[in-house]
Amino acid sequence: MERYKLIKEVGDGTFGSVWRAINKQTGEVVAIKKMKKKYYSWEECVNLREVKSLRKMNHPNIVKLKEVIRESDILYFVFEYMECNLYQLMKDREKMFSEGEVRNWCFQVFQGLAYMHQRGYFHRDLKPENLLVTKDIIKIADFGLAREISSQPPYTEYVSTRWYRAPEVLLQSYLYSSKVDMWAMGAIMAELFSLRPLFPGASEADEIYKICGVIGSPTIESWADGLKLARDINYQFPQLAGVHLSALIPSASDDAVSLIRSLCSWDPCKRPTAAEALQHPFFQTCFYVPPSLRTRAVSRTPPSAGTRGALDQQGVRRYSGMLPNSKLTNNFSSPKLHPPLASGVQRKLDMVNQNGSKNEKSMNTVKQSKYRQPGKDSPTSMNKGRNAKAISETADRLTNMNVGSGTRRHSIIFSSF
Ligand SMILES: Nc1ncnc2c1ncn2[C@@H]1O[C@H](COP(=O)(O)OP(=O)(O)OP(=O)(O)O)[C@@H](O)[C@H]1O
Repeated sequence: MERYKLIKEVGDGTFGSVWRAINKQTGEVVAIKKMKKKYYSWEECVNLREVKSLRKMNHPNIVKLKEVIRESDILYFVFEYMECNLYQLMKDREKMFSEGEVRNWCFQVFQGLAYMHQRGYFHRDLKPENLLVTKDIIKIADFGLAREISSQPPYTEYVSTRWYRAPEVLLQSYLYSSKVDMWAMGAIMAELFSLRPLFPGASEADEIYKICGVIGSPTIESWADGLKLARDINYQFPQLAGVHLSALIPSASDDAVSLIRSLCSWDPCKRPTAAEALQHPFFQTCFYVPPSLRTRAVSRTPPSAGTRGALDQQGVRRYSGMLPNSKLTNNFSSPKLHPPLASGVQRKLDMVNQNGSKNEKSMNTVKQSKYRQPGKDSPTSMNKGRNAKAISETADRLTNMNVGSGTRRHSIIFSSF
């Protein structure tokens, strides 16, 4: 670690604090994540999901893990440095982001996700805090919960921050898939448009209530498996009609609303894959830049979404021309009208309500924002009921992740993959 000079703490997550640092030899600015737990052996470290998954990822929209160091039983991850996260960009903002900005960010994140999902990983904890931004470039970070698609269910440990948690996870399905990331992206995309969380649940039960209040309660047509899942845990969905998304995110175009709606489908099978999302009409003006051309393209235009002229010159292809268009008609339907729903929340308060170690993180890192306190529309009766208790107990179980310990040793475990 003597090769690095720590400059400033820039984040404090559940598992580690993150510092801006400088490589004394090269002058390169990096982010160093210092893990809170002690690691007494090499084996423990290499088995960490963050190490196993991130070292295999090499994509311009995935934060690069440059080095892993273990010194005095403390584990450090050295990442490429990013200026800020998406939540920081949203929290004090008065003016809405333009649709172009949202489109550019989402296009890049879907590219990162498509890459990750194709390689057999899903993230499981996508949220604005885990999407890091430097100028026009956005990258997916924090692979602490990443999971190999081929790994065997049941998946029982804590999964994802509540507001972005997919309904199948809330309903204790142990068979969830990469589609949990697509749900999270729907919620994040809507939040980018409205600067308000789309489903700001104050508890697991309230989270489901909030989802029903926005997209309408599930039916046999919209999510037969979900109704069965609910029956299995003796849970009854609140019966709510939902609202039209364009009322909640009036600044979004019909295309944007249509994509968000399909991403936030009850049934994971009805959500588009990341590759399919990239073909959505919302991204019609975006271009895929092959990684080999990415560095040259970035210096002249936004990173992944660019103007046709600039990128055509470099031989890039439009996504819509690369993949079959037939899926578009199945996945992306036209909007219907519903009355508006008032929704708001105070992020910090909600985070405090989350159980386990997540509390510490939010208390330390999430600053007070314009997000308002949860309204009185919360379904308190659900929280008290037997069914809500069953959900909470499962969530409690999921929250507690255990990591083992080993024998004491001092070493650098590996560097520069
Ligand atoms: N490469 C980076 N460059 C700059 N800042 C970063 C970087 N990685 C992380 N951060 C900052 O540190 C914060 C926490 O990082 P990270 O999410 O990796 O920690 P964590 O302990 O896994 O958090 P979580 O509670 O979300 O699981 C991020 O929200 C971000 O603001």
